[in-house]
Amino acid sequence: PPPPNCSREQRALIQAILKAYERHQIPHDVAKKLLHDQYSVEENFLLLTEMATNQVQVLVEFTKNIPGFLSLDHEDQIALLKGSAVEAMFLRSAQVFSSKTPAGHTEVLEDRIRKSGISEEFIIPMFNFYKSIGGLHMNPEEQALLTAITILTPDRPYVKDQSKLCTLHHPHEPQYFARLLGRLTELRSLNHYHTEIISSWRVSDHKFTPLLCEIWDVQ
Ligand SMILES: Cc1cccc(C)c1Nc1c(-c2c(F)cccc2F)nc2cccc(C)n12
Repeated sequence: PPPPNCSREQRALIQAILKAYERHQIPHDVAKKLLHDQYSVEENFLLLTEMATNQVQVLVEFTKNIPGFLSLDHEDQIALLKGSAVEAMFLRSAQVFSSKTPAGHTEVLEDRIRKSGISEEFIIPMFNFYKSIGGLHMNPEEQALLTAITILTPDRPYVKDQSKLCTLHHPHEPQYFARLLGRLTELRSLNHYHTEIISSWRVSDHKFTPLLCEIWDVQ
C-alpha cells in the first residue's frame, strides 16, 4: 500500500499504473510451450521470438494505460516506446525471473535462453541484471512504477518534448529509491548488448516477427 504521506493524486496515479501493469501477464499458451516444446536452438529461438513479440504487445498496452501518456505528442509517444522497449523488456523479463513463476518455469526459460544462439558475452550481463533486480525484492507497485519511469524517461532519441514527463515521490528511505534508479543505469547498458544479440541473430539469418522488426527498425 502507498505510504501515508502520499497525496490523493499520487495514490490514484500509483493505483492506475499498478492496475495497468497487472493486467498483462505472459499468456498461458506461451508459458505452456515453455515446458513442452522441443529443445533445439531453433525451437528455443522461435519460442523466445513469440515471447518477445508478446512482451512488446504487453508493453504497448501497459504504456497506453499510463495516465497522461496518450495526451503526449503522438510522435513522442512512438519515440518513447521505441526508445524504451529494450529496457522495459529486460526489466519485465527480470521481474518474470524473480517473481514466483510456477516452479520449474524459471529454470526452463533460463535454459532455453542459454541455448538460443546468444553468445556467452551477452548471457552473462543479462543474467547478472536478472539477479540484481531479483535482489531488490520489488513489490508490484515498485515494479510497475520502475517500468513506467523507464518508458517515460524523456532523454530518448527523437523525443521532442524533453520536459520532465513524470515525477515520483518515493517516501521510503531515499537510498532505496536511489538504488532503483541505479538499476536504470545498469538497464541502459543492456541496450548495447541487445543490439549485438539482434545483429548476431540477423547474421545467422534468424527471422523476427513484423512487430519486432518495427519496434527495433530491423528489415
Ligand atoms: C523473450 C526473451 C526473454 C529473455 C531473453 C531473450 C533473448 C528473449 N527474446 C528476445 C529479446 C529479449 C526480450 F524479449 C527480453 C529481454 C531480453 C531480450 F533479449 N529480444 C529479442 C529480439 C528478437 C528476438 C528475440 C527472441 N528476442
